[in-house]
Amino acid sequence: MTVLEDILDGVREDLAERQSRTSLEALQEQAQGRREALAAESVLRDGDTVKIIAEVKRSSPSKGALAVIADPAGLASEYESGGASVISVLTEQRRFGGSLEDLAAVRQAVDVPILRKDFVVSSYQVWEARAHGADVVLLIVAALEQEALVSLTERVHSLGMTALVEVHDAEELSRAVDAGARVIGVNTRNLHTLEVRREVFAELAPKIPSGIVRIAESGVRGPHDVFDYARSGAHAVLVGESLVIGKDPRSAVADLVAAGSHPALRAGQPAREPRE
Ligand SMILES: O=C(O)c1ccccc1NCC(=O)[C@H](O)[C@H](O)COP(=O)(O)O
Repeated sequence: MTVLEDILDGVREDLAERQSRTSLEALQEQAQGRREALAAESVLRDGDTVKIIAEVKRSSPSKGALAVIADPAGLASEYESGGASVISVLTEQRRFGGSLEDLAAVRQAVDVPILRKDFVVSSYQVWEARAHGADVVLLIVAALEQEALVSLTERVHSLGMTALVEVHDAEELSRAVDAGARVIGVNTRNLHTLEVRREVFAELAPKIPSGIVRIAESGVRGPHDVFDYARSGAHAVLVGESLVIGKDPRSAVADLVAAGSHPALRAGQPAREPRE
């Protein structure tokens, strides 16, 4: 069994348990009580600078426990103060230690768009995301048959949210485009080996049709990785581990934001590393 299959088995079990407790109708009512989803696509594409998506991540299959994070809302506020454009909240419980309660708490704390980062296999989870205040929902191509990917992408968009459709290779990229993705994330962490190969973003980014927002996910150790992803064409970069293990998340995000605003990244200027 692959890591992804193992995660998905647990996700389906937990989902069935939540569905037995809360009806779809109750969720829909909760979702309708929320204010409209924020427009994340334009936020991510806006201007000359590369945007930072900062993640609330307690643990992971690749690294185990990363950080305790007793106050996810407080952490998200620090990220926002540092200049994060979007906050990602991992809501998967078994392997990442997250929850929908984390998502709702972060929604209360910040004004920027928030992403439900989970292993979505059912439209019930899309309604859950909206009911807990999400503006963006992750859909992982590798976890979905094409028919399900198309219908979940449509469902996310029909609820006014943005689908962040995640790919790992050229075949998944072509499926994401066919499914109507307007925002595509290239996750450079291989889901089978869990190894990060940052070059994957540079290989796939030129194949993403113009007009679609390009996000580089995983493996950012510091500003130089943001700069490198930006030079390869990223509109935004998603960062988890290096932010949650550091001492000062606000200034860590600010440093990444500064790298994404480096003058050398502007069109027509020769690229220079921001390491000096
Ligand atoms: O992080 C993992 O080990 C992992 C394993 C299997 C599936 C997904 C996984 N991570 C989810 C993510 O996509 C990352 O949390 C996100 O891209 C941030 O990555 P990083 O900055 O490297 O923590």
